[in-house]
Amino acid sequence: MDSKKLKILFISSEVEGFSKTGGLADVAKALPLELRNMGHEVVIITPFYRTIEHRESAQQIHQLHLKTDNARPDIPFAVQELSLDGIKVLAIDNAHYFDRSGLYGEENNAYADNGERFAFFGIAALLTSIAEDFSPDIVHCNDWHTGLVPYLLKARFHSNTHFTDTKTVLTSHNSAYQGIFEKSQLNLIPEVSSCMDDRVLESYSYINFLKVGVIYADKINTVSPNYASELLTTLGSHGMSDHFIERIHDFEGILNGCDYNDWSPETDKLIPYHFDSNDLSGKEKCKKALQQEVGLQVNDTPIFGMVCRLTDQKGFALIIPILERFLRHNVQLVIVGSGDPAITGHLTALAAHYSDNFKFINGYSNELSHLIEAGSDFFLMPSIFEPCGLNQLYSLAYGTLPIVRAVGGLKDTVIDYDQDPDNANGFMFYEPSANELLNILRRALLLYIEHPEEMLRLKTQAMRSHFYWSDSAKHYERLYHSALHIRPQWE
Ligand SMILES: Nc1ncnc2c1ncn2[C@@H]1O[C@H](COP(=O)(O)OP(=O)(O)O[C@H]2O[C@H](CO)[C@@H](O)[C@H](O)[C@H]2O)[C@@H](O)[C@H]1O
Repeated sequence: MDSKKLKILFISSEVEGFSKTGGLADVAKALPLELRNMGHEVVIITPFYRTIEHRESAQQIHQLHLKTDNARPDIPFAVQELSLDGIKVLAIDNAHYFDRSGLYGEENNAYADNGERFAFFGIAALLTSIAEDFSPDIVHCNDWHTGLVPYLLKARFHSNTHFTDTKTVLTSHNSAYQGIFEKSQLNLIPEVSSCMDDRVLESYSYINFLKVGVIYADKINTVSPNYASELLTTLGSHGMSDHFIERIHDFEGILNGCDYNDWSPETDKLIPYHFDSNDLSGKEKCKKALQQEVGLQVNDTPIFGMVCRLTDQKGFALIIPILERFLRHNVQLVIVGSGDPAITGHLTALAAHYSDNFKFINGYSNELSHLIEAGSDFFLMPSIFEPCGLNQLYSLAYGTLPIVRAVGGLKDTVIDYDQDPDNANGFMFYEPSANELLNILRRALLLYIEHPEEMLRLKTQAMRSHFYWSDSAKHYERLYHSALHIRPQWE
Protein backbone atom coordinates (compact mmCIF):
# COMPACT_ATOMS: atom_id res chain seq x y z
CA MET A 1 0.00 0.00 0.00
CA ASP A 2 1.44 3.37 -1.01
CA SER A 3 0.48 6.19 1.31
CA LYS A 4 2.35 8.95 -0.52
CA LYS A 5 0.71 12.25 0.16
CA LEU A 6 0.63 14.39 -2.92
CA LYS A 7 1.35 18.05 -3.58
CA ILE A 8 -1.46 19.23 -5.83
CA LEU A 9 -1.56 22.56 -7.64
CA PHE A 10 -5.26 23.07 -8.41
CA ILE A 11 -5.82 25.74 -11.07
CA SER A 12 -9.34 27.02 -11.62
CA SER A 13 -10.81 30.20 -13.02
CA GLU A 14 -13.59 30.11 -10.38
CA VAL A 15 -13.67 29.02 -6.76
CA GLU A 16 -16.86 29.10 -4.68
CA GLY A 17 -16.51 31.64 -1.90
CA PHE A 18 -14.31 33.85 -4.11
CA SER A 19 -15.84 33.96 -7.59
CA LYS A 20 -18.57 32.01 -9.31
CA THR A 21 -20.65 31.92 -12.45
CA GLY A 22 -21.55 28.22 -12.35
CA GLY A 23 -20.79 24.70 -11.23
CA LEU A 24 -17.02 24.86 -11.81
CA ALA A 25 -16.78 27.05 -8.71
CA ASP A 26 -18.61 24.52 -6.53
CA VAL A 27 -16.19 21.77 -7.56
CA ALA A 28 -13.11 23.99 -7.16
CA LYS A 29 -14.02 24.47 -3.52
CA ALA A 30 -15.36 21.06 -2.51
CA LEU A 31 -12.75 18.86 -4.19
CA PRO A 32 -9.62 20.62 -2.85
CA LEU A 33 -11.12 20.59 0.66
CA GLU A 34 -11.78 16.88 0.44
CA LEU A 35 -8.29 16.18 -0.95
CA ARG A 36 -6.80 18.21 1.89
CA ASN A 37 -8.87 16.20 4.39
CA MET A 38 -7.34 13.05 2.89
CA GLY A 39 -3.91 14.41 3.82
CA HIS A 40 -2.77 15.88 0.51
CA GLU A 41 -1.20 19.33 0.29
CA VAL A 42 -3.29 21.48 -2.03
CA VAL A 43 -2.63 24.98 -3.31
CA ILE A 44 -5.33 26.66 -5.41
CA ILE A 45 -4.51 29.22 -8.10
CA THR A 46 -7.24 31.50 -9.46
CA PRO A 47 -7.51 35.00 -10.96
CA PHE A 48 -7.77 38.01 -8.65
CA TYR A 49 -10.95 39.34 -10.26
CA ARG A 50 -12.29 42.76 -9.33
CA THR A 51 -15.34 41.03 -7.84
CA ILE A 52 -13.39 38.42 -5.86
CA GLU A 53 -14.83 38.02 -2.38
CA HIS A 54 -12.61 38.65 0.66
CA ARG A 55 -10.46 41.01 -1.45
CA GLU A 56 -9.76 43.10 1.62
CA SER A 57 -8.12 40.20 3.47
CA ALA A 58 -5.71 39.37 0.60
CA GLN A 59 -1.98 39.63 1.32
CA GLN A 60 0.33 40.41 -1.57
CA ILE A 61 3.14 37.83 -1.38
CA HIS A 62 4.93 38.07 -4.73
CA GLN A 63 5.52 40.66 -7.40
CA LEU A 64 6.42 38.86 -10.65
CA HIS A 65 6.48 39.58 -14.36
CA LEU A 66 6.21 37.88 -17.71
CA LYS A 67 8.86 38.70 -20.27
CA THR A 68 7.74 40.12 -23.59
CA ASP A 69 9.73 40.99 -26.69
CA ASN A 70 11.97 44.01 -26.74
CA ALA A 71 9.33 46.24 -28.27
CA ARG A 72 7.00 46.11 -25.28
CA PRO A 73 7.37 46.34 -21.53
CA ASP A 74 7.21 43.15 -19.45
CA ILE A 75 3.80 42.18 -18.05
CA PRO A 76 3.83 42.62 -14.28
CA PHE A 77 1.57 40.73 -11.94
CA ALA A 78 1.21 40.32 -8.21
CA VAL A 79 0.21 37.21 -6.30
CA GLN A 80 -2.36 37.75 -3.56
CA GLU A 81 -2.77 35.16 -0.86
CA LEU A 82 -6.20 34.20 0.46
CA SER A 83 -7.39 31.19 2.40
CA LEU A 84 -10.11 28.61 1.85
CA ASP A 85 -10.61 26.95 5.23
CA GLY A 86 -6.84 26.74 5.63
CA ILE A 87 -6.01 25.89 2.00
CA LYS A 88 -3.71 28.45 0.42
CA VAL A 89 -5.44 30.29 -2.44
CA LEU A 90 -3.04 32.25 -4.65
CA ALA A 91 -4.81 34.81 -6.78
CA ILE A 92 -3.11 36.19 -9.89
CA ASP A 93 -3.46 39.95 -9.85
CA ASN A 94 -3.09 41.92 -13.06
CA ALA A 95 -5.42 44.87 -13.38
CA HIS A 96 -5.43 44.91 -17.19
CA TYR A 97 -6.68 41.33 -17.39
CA PHE A 98 -8.80 40.88 -14.28
CA ASP A 99 -9.90 44.25 -12.91
CA ARG A 100 -13.14 44.15 -14.91
CA SER A 101 -16.77 43.94 -13.93
CA GLY A 102 -17.27 40.42 -15.35
CA LEU A 103 -15.28 37.20 -15.15
CA TYR A 104 -15.51 36.32 -18.83
CA GLY A 105 -17.55 39.16 -20.31
CA GLU A 106 -20.24 41.76 -19.79
CA GLU A 107 -23.91 41.75 -20.72
CA ASN A 108 -23.55 38.29 -22.22
CA ASN A 109 -20.73 39.41 -24.54
CA ALA A 110 -17.44 37.61 -24.00
CA TYR A 111 -14.35 39.80 -23.65
CA ALA A 112 -12.57 39.88 -27.02
CA ASP A 113 -9.20 39.14 -25.40
CA ASN A 114 -10.19 36.06 -23.38
CA GLY A 115 -7.58 33.99 -25.23
CA GLU A 116 -4.86 36.41 -24.20
CA ARG A 117 -6.23 36.69 -20.65
CA PHE A 118 -6.25 32.97 -20.00
CA ALA A 119 -2.97 32.28 -21.81
CA PHE A 120 -1.56 34.83 -19.37
CA PHE A 121 -3.33 33.16 -16.45
CA GLY A 122 -1.94 29.71 -17.35
CA ILE A 123 1.68 30.74 -17.53
CA ALA A 124 1.36 33.09 -14.55
CA ALA A 125 0.01 30.16 -12.50
CA LEU A 126 3.10 28.08 -13.29
CA LEU A 127 5.50 30.96 -12.55
CA THR A 128 3.68 31.46 -9.25
CA SER A 129 4.22 27.82 -8.36
CA ILE A 130 7.96 28.36 -8.91
CA ALA A 131 8.05 31.63 -6.95
CA GLU A 132 6.19 29.93 -4.13
CA ASP A 133 8.67 27.03 -4.21
CA PHE A 134 5.71 24.65 -4.40
CA SER A 135 6.91 21.80 -6.59
CA PRO A 136 3.73 19.87 -7.37
CA ASP A 137 3.29 16.15 -8.03
CA ILE A 138 0.07 16.98 -9.85
CA VAL A 139 -1.09 20.10 -11.63
CA HIS A 140 -4.87 19.74 -11.78
CA CYS A 141 -6.29 21.91 -14.57
CA ASN A 142 -9.96 22.72 -14.99
CA ASP A 143 -11.77 23.54 -18.22
CA TRP A 144 -10.49 25.43 -21.26
CA HIS A 145 -9.21 28.37 -19.20
CA THR A 146 -6.31 26.18 -18.10
CA GLY A 147 -6.06 24.09 -21.28
CA LEU A 148 -2.63 25.42 -22.29
CA VAL A 149 -1.03 24.52 -18.95
CA PRO A 150 -0.26 20.82 -19.72
CA TYR A 151 1.38 21.90 -22.96
CA LEU A 152 3.34 24.71 -21.32
CA LEU A 153 4.72 22.30 -18.73
CA LYS A 154 5.98 20.02 -21.48
CA ALA A 155 7.19 22.62 -23.94
CA ARG A 156 8.27 25.58 -21.85
CA PHE A 157 9.23 24.02 -18.50
CA HIS A 158 10.45 20.53 -19.47
CA SER A 159 13.97 21.19 -18.27
CA ASN A 160 12.96 23.14 -15.17
CA THR A 161 13.81 21.03 -12.12
CA HIS A 162 10.85 22.51 -10.27
CA PHE A 163 8.53 20.41 -12.46
CA THR A 164 10.73 17.35 -13.09
CA ASP A 165 8.28 14.88 -11.53
CA THR A 166 5.09 16.84 -12.19
CA LYS A 167 2.14 15.24 -14.01
CA THR A 168 -1.01 16.91 -15.24
CA VAL A 169 -4.71 16.11 -14.95
CA LEU A 170 -7.31 18.05 -16.90
CA THR A 171 -10.95 17.99 -15.84
CA SER A 172 -13.46 19.06 -18.45
CA HIS A 173 -16.54 20.32 -16.63
CA ASN A 174 -18.21 21.25 -19.88
CA SER A 175 -16.68 20.35 -23.22
CA ALA A 176 -19.01 22.66 -25.12
CA TYR A 177 -16.88 25.55 -23.92
CA GLN A 178 -13.57 25.04 -25.68
CA GLY A 179 -11.88 28.43 -25.68
CA ILE A 180 -11.35 28.94 -29.42
CA PHE A 181 -9.39 32.08 -30.25
CA GLU A 182 -7.36 33.61 -33.04
CA LYS A 183 -3.79 32.52 -32.62
CA SER A 184 -2.66 36.11 -32.87
CA GLN A 185 -3.98 36.67 -29.32
CA LEU A 186 -1.12 34.54 -28.02
CA ASN A 187 1.47 36.78 -29.65
CA LEU A 188 0.80 39.28 -26.90
CA ILE A 189 2.12 36.70 -24.41
CA PRO A 190 5.47 35.76 -26.01
CA GLU A 191 6.34 33.39 -23.15
CA VAL A 192 3.42 31.31 -24.44
CA SER A 193 3.59 31.91 -28.19
CA SER A 194 7.34 31.32 -28.41
CA CYS A 195 7.01 27.70 -27.34
CA MET A 196 4.04 26.78 -29.54
CA ASP A 197 4.77 24.20 -32.21
CA ASP A 198 2.87 23.02 -35.26
CA ARG A 199 0.97 20.25 -33.50
CA VAL A 200 -0.64 22.83 -31.24
CA LEU A 201 -1.10 25.57 -33.75
CA GLU A 202 -2.11 23.25 -36.62
CA SER A 203 -2.64 24.95 -39.92
CA TYR A 204 -5.65 27.04 -38.95
CA SER A 205 -5.65 30.56 -37.67
CA TYR A 206 -7.39 29.47 -34.45
CA ILE A 207 -6.27 27.74 -31.30
CA ASN A 208 -8.61 25.57 -29.25
CA PHE A 209 -7.50 25.67 -25.58
CA LEU A 210 -9.53 22.64 -24.49
CA LYS A 211 -8.21 20.55 -27.35
CA VAL A 212 -4.63 21.43 -26.42
CA GLY A 213 -5.37 20.28 -22.88
CA VAL A 214 -6.94 17.03 -24.04
CA ILE A 215 -3.93 16.27 -26.24
CA TYR A 216 -1.23 17.11 -23.69
CA ALA A 217 -2.59 16.36 -20.20
CA ASP A 218 -1.27 13.12 -18.72
CA LYS A 219 -4.77 12.14 -17.60
CA ILE A 220 -8.13 13.59 -18.54
CA ASN A 221 -11.51 13.24 -16.96
CA THR A 222 -14.95 14.66 -17.10
CA VAL A 223 -17.53 14.91 -14.35
CA SER A 224 -19.72 11.83 -14.83
CA PRO A 225 -19.27 8.38 -16.37
CA ASN A 226 -22.21 8.85 -18.73
CA TYR A 227 -20.94 12.19 -20.09
CA ALA A 228 -17.53 10.55 -20.56
CA SER A 229 -19.15 7.94 -22.80
CA GLU A 230 -21.09 10.67 -24.64
CA LEU A 231 -17.84 12.53 -25.32
CA LEU A 232 -16.64 9.50 -27.27
CA THR A 233 -19.52 9.88 -29.74
CA THR A 234 -19.98 12.28 -32.63
CA LEU A 235 -23.39 13.34 -31.34
CA GLY A 236 -22.44 14.01 -27.74
CA SER A 237 -18.94 15.43 -27.95
CA HIS A 238 -19.35 18.99 -29.25
CA GLY A 239 -17.02 18.08 -32.13
CA MET A 240 -14.30 16.72 -29.82
CA SER A 241 -14.85 12.94 -30.10
CA ASP A 242 -11.73 12.25 -32.18
CA HIS A 243 -9.56 13.80 -29.50
CA PHE A 244 -11.22 12.02 -26.60
CA ILE A 245 -11.07 8.71 -28.50
CA GLU A 246 -7.38 9.26 -29.14
CA ARG A 247 -6.87 9.52 -25.36
CA ILE A 248 -9.37 6.81 -24.41
CA HIS A 249 -6.88 4.94 -22.20
CA ASP A 250 -6.20 8.07 -20.16
CA PHE A 251 -9.77 9.31 -20.00
CA GLU A 252 -12.59 8.60 -17.56
CA GLY A 253 -15.69 10.04 -15.91
CA ILE A 254 -15.71 10.85 -12.20
CA LEU A 255 -19.06 11.86 -10.78
CA ASN A 256 -19.20 15.15 -8.88
CA GLY A 257 -20.39 15.12 -5.32
CA CYS A 258 -22.74 17.26 -3.27
CA ASP A 259 -21.10 19.49 -0.69
CA TYR A 260 -23.33 18.71 2.29
CA ASN A 261 -21.55 21.39 4.34
CA ASP A 262 -23.24 23.97 2.15
CA TRP A 263 -26.24 21.99 0.93
CA SER A 264 -27.94 20.22 3.80
CA PRO A 265 -31.51 21.00 4.93
CA GLU A 266 -30.45 20.16 8.48
CA THR A 267 -27.83 22.89 8.75
CA ASP A 268 -28.21 25.30 5.79
CA LYS A 269 -27.79 28.84 7.14
CA LEU A 270 -29.55 30.35 4.12
CA ILE A 271 -32.95 28.72 4.74
CA PRO A 272 -35.40 29.80 7.44
CA TYR A 273 -36.45 26.32 8.67
CA HIS A 274 -34.52 23.08 8.92
CA PHE A 275 -35.66 19.53 8.25
CA ASP A 276 -34.49 15.99 7.64
CA SER A 277 -35.82 12.82 6.02
CA ASN A 278 -37.69 11.79 9.20
CA ASP A 279 -39.62 15.03 9.49
CA LEU A 280 -40.40 17.23 6.49
CA SER A 281 -42.51 19.78 8.36
CA GLY A 282 -39.67 22.31 8.01
CA LYS A 283 -39.81 21.81 4.23
CA GLU A 284 -43.48 22.81 4.22
CA LYS A 285 -42.54 25.99 6.07
CA CYS A 286 -39.71 26.66 3.60
CA LYS A 287 -42.25 26.29 0.79
CA LYS A 288 -44.40 29.00 2.35
CA ALA A 289 -41.33 31.18 2.88
CA LEU A 290 -40.39 30.73 -0.79
CA GLN A 291 -43.90 31.61 -1.96
CA GLN A 292 -43.85 34.69 0.22
CA GLU A 293 -40.34 35.69 -0.86
CA VAL A 294 -41.10 35.62 -4.58
CA GLY A 295 -44.67 36.92 -4.33
CA LEU A 296 -46.66 33.76 -5.07
CA GLN A 297 -49.86 32.88 -3.23
CA VAL A 298 -49.08 30.97 -0.06
CA ASN A 299 -50.95 27.67 -0.40
CA ASP A 300 -50.50 23.97 -1.22
CA THR A 301 -50.13 24.36 -4.97
CA PRO A 302 -47.25 22.21 -6.25
CA ILE A 303 -44.24 24.39 -6.84
CA PHE A 304 -41.60 23.75 -9.49
CA GLY A 305 -38.22 25.44 -9.15
CA MET A 306 -35.30 26.03 -11.48
CA VAL A 307 -31.91 27.71 -10.91
CA CYS A 308 -29.36 27.92 -13.69
CA ARG A 309 -27.33 29.89 -16.15
CA LEU A 310 -29.74 30.84 -18.94
CA THR A 311 -28.18 28.96 -21.84
CA ASP A 312 -29.46 26.60 -24.51
CA GLN A 313 -27.70 23.78 -22.63
CA LYS A 314 -30.29 23.95 -19.85
CA GLY A 315 -33.19 23.02 -22.13
CA PHE A 316 -35.04 26.30 -22.67
CA ALA A 317 -35.82 25.25 -26.24
CA LEU A 318 -37.98 22.54 -24.66
CA ILE A 319 -39.39 24.65 -21.82
CA ILE A 320 -40.47 27.81 -23.62
CA PRO A 321 -42.78 26.18 -26.21
CA ILE A 322 -44.80 24.36 -23.52
CA LEU A 323 -44.63 26.87 -20.72
CA GLU A 324 -48.06 28.42 -21.36
CA ARG A 325 -49.75 25.00 -21.52
CA PHE A 326 -48.01 24.01 -18.31
CA LEU A 327 -48.90 27.22 -16.51
CA ARG A 328 -52.60 26.71 -17.24
CA HIS A 329 -52.50 23.86 -14.72
CA ASN A 330 -52.79 24.59 -11.04
CA VAL A 331 -49.02 24.92 -10.56
CA GLN A 332 -46.50 27.48 -9.44
CA LEU A 333 -43.12 27.97 -11.12
CA VAL A 334 -40.05 29.94 -9.98
CA ILE A 335 -37.01 30.36 -12.20
CA VAL A 336 -33.90 32.24 -11.13
CA GLY A 337 -31.15 32.70 -13.67
CA SER A 338 -29.23 35.06 -15.87
CA GLY A 339 -27.57 34.87 -19.26
CA ASP A 340 -28.84 34.71 -22.82
CA PRO A 341 -30.97 37.81 -23.58
CA ALA A 342 -33.28 35.85 -25.91
CA ILE A 343 -34.17 33.41 -23.12
CA THR A 344 -34.45 36.26 -20.62
CA GLY A 345 -36.85 38.04 -22.97
CA HIS A 346 -39.16 35.00 -23.34
CA LEU A 347 -39.24 34.30 -19.62
CA THR A 348 -39.85 37.95 -18.73
CA ALA A 349 -42.80 38.15 -21.14
CA LEU A 350 -44.33 34.90 -19.90
CA ALA A 351 -43.85 35.89 -16.26
CA ALA A 352 -45.68 39.16 -16.94
CA HIS A 353 -48.58 37.29 -18.52
CA TYR A 354 -48.80 34.54 -15.89
CA SER A 355 -47.87 36.70 -12.93
CA ASP A 356 -50.16 34.72 -10.59
CA ASN A 357 -48.23 31.51 -10.85
CA PHE A 358 -44.89 32.16 -12.56
CA LYS A 359 -42.05 34.22 -11.12
CA PHE A 360 -38.87 34.79 -13.08
CA ILE A 361 -35.99 36.38 -11.21
CA ASN A 362 -33.47 37.62 -13.72
CA GLY A 363 -30.19 37.57 -11.80
CA TYR A 364 -27.86 35.61 -9.62
CA SER A 365 -28.83 34.92 -6.02
CA ASN A 366 -27.21 32.31 -3.84
CA GLU A 367 -29.76 32.90 -1.05
CA LEU A 368 -32.70 32.38 -3.38
CA SER A 369 -31.14 29.29 -4.92
CA HIS A 370 -31.01 27.67 -1.47
CA LEU A 371 -34.60 28.67 -0.71
CA ILE A 372 -35.78 27.28 -4.06
CA GLU A 373 -34.02 23.96 -3.39
CA ALA A 374 -35.57 23.78 0.07
CA GLY A 375 -39.07 25.07 -0.67
CA SER A 376 -39.92 23.54 -4.06
CA ASP A 377 -41.69 20.23 -4.62
CA PHE A 378 -39.99 19.61 -7.96
CA PHE A 379 -36.82 20.89 -9.63
CA LEU A 380 -36.61 21.31 -13.41
CA MET A 381 -33.47 20.26 -15.31
CA PRO A 382 -34.46 19.25 -18.85
CA SER A 383 -30.92 19.78 -20.15
CA ILE A 384 -29.93 19.18 -23.75
CA PHE A 385 -26.60 17.98 -22.38
CA GLU A 386 -25.31 18.00 -18.80
CA PRO A 387 -21.77 16.96 -17.91
CA CYS A 388 -22.80 16.19 -14.35
CA GLY A 389 -25.20 18.76 -12.97
CA LEU A 390 -25.11 19.80 -9.35
CA ASN A 391 -28.57 21.21 -8.79
CA GLN A 392 -30.22 17.81 -9.14
CA LEU A 393 -27.91 16.61 -6.35
CA TYR A 394 -28.84 19.62 -4.21
CA SER A 395 -32.53 18.96 -5.00
CA LEU A 396 -32.24 15.36 -3.86
CA ALA A 397 -30.65 16.48 -0.59
CA TYR A 398 -33.65 18.75 0.10
CA GLY A 399 -36.33 16.22 -0.93
CA THR A 400 -37.16 18.23 -4.04
CA LEU A 401 -37.81 15.76 -6.83
CA PRO A 402 -35.64 16.46 -9.89
CA ILE A 403 -37.31 16.29 -13.31
CA VAL A 404 -34.46 15.69 -15.72
CA ARG A 405 -33.62 14.57 -19.22
CA ALA A 406 -31.67 11.32 -19.46
CA VAL A 407 -28.32 12.82 -20.44
CA GLY A 408 -24.85 13.10 -18.96
CA GLY A 409 -24.63 13.02 -15.20
CA LEU A 410 -28.39 13.45 -14.82
CA LYS A 411 -28.77 9.88 -16.04
CA ASP A 412 -26.15 8.71 -13.55
CA THR A 413 -27.87 10.26 -10.55
CA VAL A 414 -31.65 10.29 -11.03
CA ILE A 415 -33.88 7.19 -10.96
CA ASP A 416 -37.20 7.61 -12.75
CA TYR A 417 -40.46 6.87 -10.95
CA ASP A 418 -42.11 4.94 -13.80
CA GLN A 419 -39.06 2.86 -14.60
CA ASP A 420 -38.16 1.87 -11.07
CA PRO A 421 -40.83 2.99 -8.60
CA ASP A 422 -39.23 1.21 -5.63
CA ASN A 423 -35.92 3.02 -5.92
CA ALA A 424 -37.05 6.21 -7.67
CA ASN A 425 -35.85 9.63 -6.54
CA GLY A 426 -37.23 11.74 -9.39
CA PHE A 427 -38.49 11.78 -12.97
CA MET A 428 -36.59 11.34 -16.22
CA PHE A 429 -37.49 11.66 -19.89
CA TYR A 430 -35.46 10.78 -22.95
CA GLU A 431 -36.29 12.55 -26.21
CA PRO A 432 -35.26 16.21 -26.43
CA SER A 433 -38.84 17.17 -27.28
CA ALA A 434 -41.06 19.80 -25.70
CA ASN A 435 -44.03 17.41 -25.65
CA GLU A 436 -42.01 14.77 -23.80
CA LEU A 437 -41.17 17.42 -21.24
CA LEU A 438 -44.81 18.43 -20.88
CA ASN A 439 -45.78 14.76 -20.45
CA ILE A 440 -43.35 14.24 -17.65
CA LEU A 441 -44.35 17.47 -15.92
CA ARG A 442 -47.94 16.22 -16.00
CA ARG A 443 -46.88 12.83 -14.65
CA ALA A 444 -45.18 14.56 -11.76
CA LEU A 445 -48.22 16.75 -11.18
CA LEU A 446 -50.54 13.75 -11.16
CA LEU A 447 -48.46 12.02 -8.54
CA TYR A 448 -48.53 15.15 -6.39
CA ILE A 449 -52.32 15.48 -6.64
CA GLU A 450 -53.41 11.85 -6.50
CA HIS A 451 -50.79 10.13 -4.38
CA PRO A 452 -49.51 12.41 -1.63
CA GLU A 453 -48.25 9.37 0.31
CA GLU A 454 -46.13 8.32 -2.69
CA MET A 455 -44.82 11.88 -3.03
CA LEU A 456 -43.72 11.74 0.59
CA ARG A 457 -42.05 8.36 0.09
CA LEU A 458 -40.19 9.67 -2.96
CA LYS A 459 -39.08 12.85 -1.20
CA THR A 460 -37.78 10.81 1.71
CA GLN A 461 -36.03 8.43 -0.66
CA ALA A 462 -34.47 11.34 -2.54
CA MET A 463 -33.08 12.71 0.71
CA ARG A 464 -31.47 9.36 1.40
CA SER A 465 -29.59 9.24 -1.94
CA HIS A 466 -26.12 10.52 -1.14
CA PHE A 467 -23.32 11.69 -3.40
CA TYR A 468 -20.34 12.27 -1.14
CA TRP A 469 -17.38 14.33 -2.30
CA SER A 470 -15.19 11.98 -0.28
CA ASP A 471 -16.08 9.20 -2.77
CA SER A 472 -15.31 11.42 -5.77
CA ALA A 473 -12.04 12.56 -4.18
CA LYS A 474 -10.92 8.92 -3.84
CA HIS A 475 -11.44 8.51 -7.58
CA TYR A 476 -9.39 11.66 -8.22
CA GLU A 477 -6.68 10.36 -5.92
CA ARG A 478 -6.59 7.15 -7.94
CA LEU A 479 -6.40 9.18 -11.16
CA TYR A 480 -3.49 11.21 -9.76
CA HIS A 481 -1.67 8.04 -8.76
CA SER A 482 -2.25 6.49 -12.15
CA ALA A 483 -0.78 9.66 -13.69
CA LEU A 484 2.24 9.21 -11.49
CA HIS A 485 2.29 5.42 -12.02
CA ILE A 486 1.99 4.91 -8.28
CA ARG A 487 -0.38 2.35 -6.85
CA PRO A 488 -3.21 4.06 -4.98
CA GLN A 489 -2.88 3.92 -1.21
CA TRP A 490 -6.21 2.21 -0.51
CA GLU A 491 -5.57 -0.81 -2.74
N1 LIG B 1 -28.80 32.57 -11.21
C1 LIG B 1 -28.20 31.83 -10.28
N2 LIG B 1 -28.30 32.17 -8.97
C2 LIG B 1 -27.70 31.41 -8.02
N3 LIG B 1 -26.97 30.30 -8.26
C3 LIG B 1 -26.84 29.93 -9.54
C4 LIG B 1 -27.43 30.66 -10.61
N4 LIG B 1 -27.13 30.05 -11.78
C5 LIG B 1 -26.37 28.97 -11.45
N5 LIG B 1 -26.20 28.91 -10.10
C6 LIG B 1 -25.43 27.93 -9.35
O1 LIG B 1 -24.35 27.49 -10.17
C7 LIG B 1 -24.19 26.09 -10.02
C8 LIG B 1 -24.57 25.43 -11.34
O2 LIG B 1 -24.05 24.20 -11.37
P1 LIG B 1 -24.37 23.09 -12.48
O3 LIG B 1 -23.44 21.96 -12.23
O4 LIG B 1 -25.79 22.70 -12.38
O5 LIG B 1 -24.16 23.79 -13.87
P2 LIG B 1 -23.01 24.49 -14.77
O6 LIG B 1 -23.55 24.27 -16.13
O7 LIG B 1 -22.76 25.87 -14.37
O8 LIG B 1 -21.68 23.66 -14.52
C9 LIG B 1 -20.81 22.88 -15.36
O9 LIG B 1 -19.83 22.33 -14.45
C10 LIG B 1 -20.42 21.57 -13.42
C11 LIG B 1 -19.31 21.18 -12.45
O10 LIG B 1 -18.53 20.12 -12.88
C12 LIG B 1 -21.19 20.39 -13.98
O11 LIG B 1 -21.86 19.74 -12.91
C13 LIG B 1 -22.20 20.86 -15.02
O12 LIG B 1 -22.86 19.77 -15.60
C14 LIG B 1 -21.50 21.71 -16.05
O13 LIG B 1 -22.41 22.17 -17.04
C15 LIG B 1 -25.07 25.66 -8.88
O14 LIG B 1 -24.41 25.80 -7.67
C16 LIG B 1 -26.21 26.69 -8.98
O15 LIG B 1 -26.93 26.82 -7.79
